[in-house]
Parts: sequence; structure tokens; C-alpha cells
Amino acid sequence: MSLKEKFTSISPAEFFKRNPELAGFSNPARAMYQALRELVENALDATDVHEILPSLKVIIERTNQEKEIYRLTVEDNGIGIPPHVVPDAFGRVLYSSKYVLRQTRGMYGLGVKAAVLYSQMYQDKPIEIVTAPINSKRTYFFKLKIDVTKNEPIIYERGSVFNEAGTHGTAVSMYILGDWMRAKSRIYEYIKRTYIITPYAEFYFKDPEGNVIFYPRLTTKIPPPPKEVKPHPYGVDIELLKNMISRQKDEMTVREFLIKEFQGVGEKTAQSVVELAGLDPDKKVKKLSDEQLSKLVDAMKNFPDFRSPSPEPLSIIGSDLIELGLRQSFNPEYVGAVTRRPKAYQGHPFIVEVGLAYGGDIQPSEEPTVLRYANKIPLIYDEKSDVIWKVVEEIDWKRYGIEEEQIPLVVMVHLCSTKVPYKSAGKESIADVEEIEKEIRNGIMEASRSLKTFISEKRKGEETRKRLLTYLKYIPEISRSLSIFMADGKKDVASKIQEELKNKLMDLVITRLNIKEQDLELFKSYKVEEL
Ligand SMILES: Nc1ncnc2c1ncn2[C@@H]1O[C@H](COP(=O)(O)OP(=O)(O)OP(=O)(O)O)[C@@H](O)[C@H]1O
Repeated sequence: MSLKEKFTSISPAEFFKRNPELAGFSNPARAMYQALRELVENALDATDVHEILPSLKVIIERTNQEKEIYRLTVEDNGIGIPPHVVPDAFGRVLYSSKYVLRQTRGMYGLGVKAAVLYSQMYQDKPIEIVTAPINSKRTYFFKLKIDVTKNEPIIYERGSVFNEAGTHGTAVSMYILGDWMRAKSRIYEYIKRTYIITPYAEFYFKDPEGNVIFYPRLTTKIPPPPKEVKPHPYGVDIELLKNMISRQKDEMTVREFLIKEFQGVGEKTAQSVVELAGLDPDKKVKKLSDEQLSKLVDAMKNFPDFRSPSPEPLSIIGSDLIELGLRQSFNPEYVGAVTRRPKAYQGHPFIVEVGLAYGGDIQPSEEPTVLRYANKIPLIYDEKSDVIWKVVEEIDWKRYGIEEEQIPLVVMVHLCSTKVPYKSAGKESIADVEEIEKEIRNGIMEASRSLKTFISEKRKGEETRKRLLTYLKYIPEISRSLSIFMADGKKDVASKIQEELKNKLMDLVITRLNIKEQDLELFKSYKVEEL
């Protein structure tokens, strides 16, 4: 037996090829769903973040009858991809345009590459990309795989044609081993939930059984896009600071560095932070020792008077679009939504939005249906390990007037942040961060108060209405008595008067109470025997 261990190093591509479940590719059903998600999310990031109303085409076809190999295609009308970056964007793990402080669905630079790695493990066809950047005279196409050992793209085919129609956007097709029957409900759910939160998008979806669904655009109002910002001083660590300093000019002082590179730091704040760190404000930042850097980070973390992180890099959906999406998808009796004020955790800004839909066509069940979203991505798997679920579970709905054992309620929570604390690279559940948890709870409570008002008003209205409706049953008797009095003993006249009085009184009450067809039926059932 050898006591010597053998040390080697592997590339990031090799790592994710060996551990596909870390990125959500744990079995064929899940992988099919995950690959589709990565393509759809990239397509949406290429559109709404750039104020383009998204039009997406999603097609899944079965291409092999022996093995369950499917071709997934997602086509968008986004900004396209510059041809020189296409090979790396699709063939180099941890390569991204989203490593900036701005809210996007993507953040790791991994998603589509993890899908390519999974794809090439079980079949031999490369990924196909066709893209036309905005204002490009040409449309470019590529076929590529990933060299797993080197973490590099291997290009099989590339070329370009004249972009005659002057269109822009990207179409990506990939072949993967899937399991449609087991993935089907999740994929449909994913598309439906994406549509709820992006009612300004249109989706064409064709499944491998040939079924086609078209989700039309419900509005042309698009949420204001996120803006890129500088880091907040609370969010720094020594490594980040070193990295930022390495890009500065030699003559830059500590004070100038703080003002130039961080958000919300002016002359006065910079001076105070440097003093707190016990440093000379005019010292050249590149000359700081490790110990001084550590002191500076401590001061930045402990300085009490920074402004809160700017919400500018965030892009909320807004209560009107949330309500629109929920109304369209659930046809509820009540819908309401709130967008909370920006908050921050560890220097990262975040905003929580909550939508509630109640009654109407919502299927009652023991627990409310929870729709979880992070940066406009619906989270479908791992529901029970998510902080949103944890908070919803703790809410006592009876306090908000929901008395039923079976609740017809949908609770939608959207967290947007420049850094969503996902539990894994597969982005399916959000970790319990105290500040976020508290804000989700406050958001649900705020939204629930309006629901409570609605329910109690509805109940009061129903009771008043019921009472008034019961009065209707006295109309025949009142008409009969009055008619005898008015007809002065003439029987044939009396019955005519009685009929007229009855109709008039009925009309009067029906108009006053604004009684609808179905309530009239109810009234008929109250009618008492004529004396
Ligand atoms: N349809 C598309 N349109 C425009 N750019 C795209 C498209 N698909 C991919 N890209 C580019 O390729 C890059 C890599 O995508 P990838 O899915 O690997 O990572 P990501 O979206 O940046 O992050 P994450 O791993 O969190 O999804 C993106 O950052 C984007 O710049």
C-alpha cells in the first residue's frame, strides 16, 4: 500500500462535468428542464435588460427514437452576441457579460456551459448558435463543443451570411439526453410562471408531442432596466480591494480611491473612513501593506454613516405588472401586490415584491400555492428548502380573515438583488439571510392587510345583501294588502293592481340593490307562500 497521494489539478469545465448536479443537471428529467431554463434566461437577459420587448420561441423536438435525445431551441429578438465572444460565451466555463453590479437573471457565467457539458456527455452533436448583433450587417453561426480538460471552446463550424432582413437576436439549439414525461409538468410550469412575471413578453412554445402554446404579450410596459453601479463599501473584502487597487494608477491616494471606486463616498465620508482605519488619507493606495488593507476593510465595514446601497442596479417588476400577470393566469376574485422599499444585506441592495391572488378560479388547497421568484426567474424545485417557503409557512392566514380549511390563495414573492444568495449554482432556492427573511415577512404582511380589508368588506357586503334580499320575500304580501286597500273591494281590479305593485316594487329593489341574475335565483328560493 502506497502512503503517497497523487495531486493533480482540474479545469473548471472538468469540475462541472464531474459534478453536474451542482449546476442542476442531476438526471435526464432535471437536466432537460435546467438546460431549457438556461437558454430562456439568457434570451430574456438579452431583451428586457436592454428595453427590448421579448419575443421568444421555445421548441423541443425528439430527434432519436432509441435514446431519448431532444433538440432544444430557444430563439430571441435580443441584442445578439458579438461574434468574437461567441466561442467563449458558450465554450468557456466562468465566462460572462454579467460579472458587473447590475441585476440580471444570469450571474455565474456557468449556465449554458453546464448545459453544453451535460449535452456532450451523452450524445455527439455540438451546440449551434446563430446570432445577429444589433445593427449588424451579418448573421453569424457557430457549432461548438467544450474541450473539458482545457476549458476552451472547440469550434466545429463557423461562418456568416448577409443579414438581409436587418434583424437582431440569437437562436441557440442543443441536443440533450432528456426524459420528457418526467420533465413535462415542470417545464410547462416554468414557462407559465415565467410568463406571469414577464407579461410584457410573448412566448411561442412547441413541445416534443407537437403541442403548441402561444402566450401573447399582455402589455408593452417594460420595467425600467437596471443600471450598473460601483460597489458599496459594506460589500468589500480584502481580496476584492486588492483586485480593485491593482487596476489603479500609481499616484492614486487612499482618499481618492474611495471616492472614485465606491458608491456614495464623498470627500467627508472618505476622510472619516480613512481616519477610522488610522491611515494617512494621502498615502498612495498601491503602497498599502496587507495589514493596512485589512484595517481599511474593517473601517469600511464598521463605518456607521454610509448611505444605503443604491437601488439603481435593481429592476423590479412593479405592482401593476404583478397584478396583471396574476390576474391573467389565475382569474382570481382578488389580486393585490406591493413593492417594498430597497434594503441591503452585506452591502448588496435588494427589494422584495409580494403579490397575492385570492378566490375566483384558484383551486383551494390546504396550503397556499407559493410562487417564488428571484431576479425574475421562477424557482420551481427545492421549494421546501427556500426561505420564501419558510416565511409563508409561518404566516397565520386566519389573522387575515382567511378562515377556510382549504385556502384558494396564491402567494407570489419576488426577490431582486445584485446578489441573490442562492443555495447552489442550479439557482433553485434562496438561503436564509436574516435581512431578506424579515423583509419577505413584512412584505407578505403588508400585502395581506389589503387582502384582509377586501375579505372583511366582502363578508359585510354579503351579509347586508342577504338581509336585503330577504326583504324581497315580503313584496308579494305587501302588494296584495295594498291592492285590496286601493281597489276598494273590487276583486278584478285588485289583482291587476297587485300585479303592477309587485312588479314596480321588485324593479325598484332590484335596481337599488343592483341585483344580478344569479341573486334573483336566490331570491326566488326565499319567496314565501302568498297568503
Ligand atoms: N441569447 C443570448 N443573447 C445574448 N447573449 C447571450 C445569449 N446567451 C448567452 N449569452 C452570453 O453568454 C454569456 C454566458 O452565458 P451563461 O449562461 O453561461 O452565463 P450567465 O448567464 O452569464 O450566468 P449564469 O451561469 O448565472 O446563467 C452571457 O453572460 C451572455 O453574455
